[in-house]
Amino acid sequence: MALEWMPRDNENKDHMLHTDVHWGTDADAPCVVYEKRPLTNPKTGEVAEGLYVSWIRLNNPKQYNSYTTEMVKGVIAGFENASLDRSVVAAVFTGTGPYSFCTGGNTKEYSEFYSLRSDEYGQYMELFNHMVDSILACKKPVVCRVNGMRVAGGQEIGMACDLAISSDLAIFGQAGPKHGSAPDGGSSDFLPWFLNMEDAMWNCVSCEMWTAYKMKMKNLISKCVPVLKIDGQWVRNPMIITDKYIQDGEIVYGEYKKGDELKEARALIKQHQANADFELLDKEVDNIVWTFANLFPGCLIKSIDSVRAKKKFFWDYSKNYNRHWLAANMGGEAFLGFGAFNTKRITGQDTINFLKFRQNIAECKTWNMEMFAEVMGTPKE
Ligand SMILES: CC(C)(COP(=O)(O)OP(=O)(O)OC[C@H]1O[C@@H](n2cnc3c(N)ncnc32)[C@H](O)[C@@H]1OP(=O)(O)O)[C@@H](O)C(=O)NCCC(=O)NCCSC(=O)C1=CCCCC1=O
Repeated sequence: MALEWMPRDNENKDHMLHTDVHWGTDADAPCVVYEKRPLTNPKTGEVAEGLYVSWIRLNNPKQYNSYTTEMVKGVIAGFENASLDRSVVAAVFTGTGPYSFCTGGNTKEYSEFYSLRSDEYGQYMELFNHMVDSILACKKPVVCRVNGMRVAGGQEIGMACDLAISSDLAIFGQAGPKHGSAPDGGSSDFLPWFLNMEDAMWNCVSCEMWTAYKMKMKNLISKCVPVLKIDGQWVRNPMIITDKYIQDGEIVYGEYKKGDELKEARALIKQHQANADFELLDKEVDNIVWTFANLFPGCLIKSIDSVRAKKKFFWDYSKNYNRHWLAANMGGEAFLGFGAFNTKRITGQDTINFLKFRQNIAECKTWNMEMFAEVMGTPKE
């Protein structure tokens, strides 16, 4: 005789925190699109009934899938729902279109609303931190499907994911120190785990963009695959050296070609990128998800959380006090940096005059609008 006499409640509980108010459709850009796609065996195409993969997609292609404040809420809602939905096996984080996964915070919002409103940006940063937390806390494995450039805050939320598979046209890097911020939304915590310390330092501060092949070689991502299909043939990013490792004693794999070769390759990409084909990228993502699906869910997520804990160590340590510096910075360098980028079509220059700014500081000039005007561009005729 078992324990049938014990009272039991067998009605399922609803643990979902969010409704769909923070999501939209393709036509609603800028927004986040949340889709549950049936879990499918990539070899046979067979659907595993009742099981799904959550696709959380940044949908702001005109602004390179930068996230607006509302979109930050959409990402949080996406990951928290994927986490709590018992039918979901894994989450895929991606962006709309062939150009960009995400280029970080929306510089128009940063420049036109948040700059000079430090406390407002402090509140925004709480949302941003929650967004990174929602990825790191998702109780389903998270795959970053890097459909295009992963820059600035885009790199930060990308690195919060468990694995990254990338289009070979993607570039990776930071923009903060050039545009008036510090990559403290995760990059300064995560990059030294992925790259070596020297590479992490340079990539974090120089604002150089590194290719997907270089990042594969340096262990930032798991794999990069071609997305250009020309006359039925897959073509690896023609701008990048992928057929040799060493030239004249230097490591050249993943570096840009030079001169006319680069020019021609750039023109070819320009011609074909709009029709990029993500078949190989999706195959890789589907294979990973299928591998996850065929593991014990409890043992899987415990193992993932054990690895995530190392990433979270520095992120959790720094995120709360970083919020205050980022907020305060909106009253100074961010006003200038994001202002310059946001007005580049008006002035013709996307950064401030850094040397003049340093000269002004060296002369102990006070930080006011006159001093700022000396370093900003001016409207073109
Ligand atoms: C280097 C770039 C990513 C790509 O350069 P390029 O290929 O030359 O394209 P652009 O002509 O610059 O961009 C095409 C259009 O997209 C608009 N765009 C690009 N990025 C953004 C953005 N982040 N927000 C809004 N709009 C964006 C761009 O203005 C163009 O529009 P147009 O109308 O002129 O055609 C380059 O685009 C770039 O550097 N982008 C900005 C990167 C950036 O500064 N991001 C914010 C960094 S700060 C951040 O993300 C943070 C996160 C949390 C913690 C604190 C923090 O600072």
